[in-house]
Amino acid sequence: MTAPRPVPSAPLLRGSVVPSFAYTTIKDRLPVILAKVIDHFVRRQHREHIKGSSAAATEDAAATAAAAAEDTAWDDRSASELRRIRDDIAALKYAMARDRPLEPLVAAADASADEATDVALWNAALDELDAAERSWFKAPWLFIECFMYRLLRQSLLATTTWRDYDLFESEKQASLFGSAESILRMASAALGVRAAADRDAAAELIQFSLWGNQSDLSLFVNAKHDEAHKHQISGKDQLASSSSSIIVNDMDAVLDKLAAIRTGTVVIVLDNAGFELFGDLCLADYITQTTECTVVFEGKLFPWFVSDTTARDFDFVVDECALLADKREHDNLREAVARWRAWVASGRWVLRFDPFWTTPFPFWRMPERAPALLKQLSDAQLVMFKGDLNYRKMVHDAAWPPHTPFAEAIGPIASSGIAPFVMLRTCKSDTVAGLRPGQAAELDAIDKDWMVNGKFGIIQLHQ
Ligand SMILES: O=P(O)(O)OC[C@H]1O[C@](O)(CO)[C@@H](O)[C@@H]1O
Repeated sequence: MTAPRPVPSAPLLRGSVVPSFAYTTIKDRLPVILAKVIDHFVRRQHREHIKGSSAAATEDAAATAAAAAEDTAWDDRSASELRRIRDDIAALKYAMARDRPLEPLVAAADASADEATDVALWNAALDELDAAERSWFKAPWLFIECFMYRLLRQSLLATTTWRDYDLFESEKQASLFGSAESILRMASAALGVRAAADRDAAAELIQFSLWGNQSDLSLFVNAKHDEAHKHQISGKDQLASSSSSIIVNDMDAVLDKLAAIRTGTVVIVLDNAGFELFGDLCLADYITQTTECTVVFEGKLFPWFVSDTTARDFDFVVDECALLADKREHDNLREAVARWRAWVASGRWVLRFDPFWTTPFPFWRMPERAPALLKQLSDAQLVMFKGDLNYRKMVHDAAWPPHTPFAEAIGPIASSGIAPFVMLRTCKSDTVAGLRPGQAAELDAIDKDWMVNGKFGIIQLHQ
């Protein structure tokens, strides 16, 4: 007999609760993300069309240059497959807006064994929902938002030419380019050769890594990428003023923990690529120089929540930092990138992409769904979970009274044997635990959107 699924005592967040951030997300934000993907493809078609017409090409040189830079070959097959993907996404957007039933995934006829297993996993997760809640607004928000990204992947997997295409890559890259000034500023403030541990430096790096989580392309769906640097926290002078916005601050305990670690593994469960990843690399740089630890980075197997870090994104950020360092003659950054590349080559830095991170399951299900991963996280000295989605998954995406003890909100994870872990998250969804009694009301009076606007941060340790 299988053990009953662990279920939180607080209600799960859902789009059927109005008003709620889940409702706003499914009604407004996710459709914008889908519309932008459709638009991305329409522009691609336009560029290919222009390329075929020399007269038009002279009128639209920018489009022609962009077409020349495309990495997906364009022929009859890729063109017709692209039309099919566009149709799939338009149908998805339509079904979401009308709260249509969630349909099971269908494995492609030539699906590999891994793909077929993954399709079965998602369909089993779908089957766990009650029939009455199996639609876009009625299902748990966590499930449907993950499901949307998996459906996008399914549409690509059903093709031959677009299987490995990243629908969000150009946005992620544009956002990184727009963060160049912040990267240089943080590199000056936070990077360098370290002979010994330095508590103040560690505290600054943890804060940079935390606030980097504000750079999230799934929340700020209309962000102007070339202005990204204007909103980023990248200088020490900004840290003092932002510290009052850290609403759970276990910094001292995290620094104690870090100072006690000498060997073993530190795991960083990554979130967004681009500027956030750069801050995480700076923090990992400190840990690697001041301990003998291996740092394991856990990224995403496929494009996820727009800007989450895939293997290609990781390489792109490192490579772009190298180019930027050369272009702007920034020695700190150039030397840091050399260290990072050497650590990746020597195995001191390890990149992993566990499939569990791209499932819809809250971490409460990790003991049963990903025991090998949990074992790795248990063997570590410290685990750092970045970002809002990891927080949502940790607390089962439930509407906890905010003063619920964090150890209660993480359910079975508390007794799972997992290593001490810290959540570094800016608040972008209406779930939180571990506040002081009365603190939520105080925050309501300061900023009614404190739970969701990304202006408030959390450094929350469990040990
Ligand atoms: O990149 P993060 O910090 O995990 O955030 C994920 C995003 O997904 C959501 O949780 C849901 O869209 C947002 O609220 C948040 O912006």
